[in-house]
Amino acid sequence: MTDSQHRQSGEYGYVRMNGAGNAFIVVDAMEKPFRPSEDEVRRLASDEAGLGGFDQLIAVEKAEGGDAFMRVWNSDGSLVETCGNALRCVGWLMLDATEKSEVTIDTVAGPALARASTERDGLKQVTVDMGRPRLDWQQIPLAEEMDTRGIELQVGPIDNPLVHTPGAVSMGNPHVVFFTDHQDDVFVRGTGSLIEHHPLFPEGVNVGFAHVLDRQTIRLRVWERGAGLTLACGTGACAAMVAASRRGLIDRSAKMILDGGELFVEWDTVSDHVFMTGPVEIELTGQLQSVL
Ligand SMILES: N[C@H](CCC[C@H](N)C(=O)O)C(=O)O
Repeated sequence: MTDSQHRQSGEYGYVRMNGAGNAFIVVDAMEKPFRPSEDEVRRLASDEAGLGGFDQLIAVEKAEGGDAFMRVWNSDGSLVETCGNALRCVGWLMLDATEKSEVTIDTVAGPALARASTERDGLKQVTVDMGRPRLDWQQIPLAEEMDTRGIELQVGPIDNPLVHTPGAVSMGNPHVVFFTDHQDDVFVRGTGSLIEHHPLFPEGVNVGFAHVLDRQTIRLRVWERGAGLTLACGTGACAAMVAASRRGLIDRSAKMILDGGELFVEWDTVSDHVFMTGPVEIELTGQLQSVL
């Protein structure tokens, strides 16, 4: 097909991949822009599209600064600032394609540096420098001034709340983290969907449920803004580790055990940057017909 026919047909190559189970369709938009509407993203996420569904749709574009620009849509169609597990997945694709030892991927939330780590259990491990956590109430953002180490929010009976006083952290996207061993599906889905659009969070929020097992280990489940309960959330793992460290529950690193796999997160004392390491898995490749 000639280039103009390609342009008319809007055919895009894609890779279906996951980061610790967090499911992505990664579209190659290096040659031509990929700008689906919210409705088109929702249609692509539906069964009828035949893509197998996804948590986030990712477009990889040419970047002025850095090796690529990564655009992220949640499965509900919302365009969001960044995605930690997708940074690791796109990082792997770029590392593999360029044979560089590290690549810079720019996002709406700012640049991230990805480098390959060792393989483990037969899975590629990729480390991403996620930059600094944003900890001021206006950076989350919250609708009013609060101490983000423990904000005034509770769920359940006033005199005996089920969860309360969560931490709030932004990794470029907003997170609230409850420290609890209430992590069953019904509770996580019910509480997560309730808090996701709570008026305290003007831009919505990802809701983490973190059970600190010891000073090096956290079991985490995340109800994601715009995607619901996923098998893993990279920025959620970073936010939970930072929130736990700020409350003295752990030091400055932890193994994060999510439903879909393990992520290792450390918060560097010198640079104040958060580094996340975890697996990436390529499932299949395909061609996406034009959505535009
Ligand atoms: N649902 C998130 C975006 C994806 C984050 C997650 N999949 C990750 O790995 O960081 C939000 O609306 O901010």
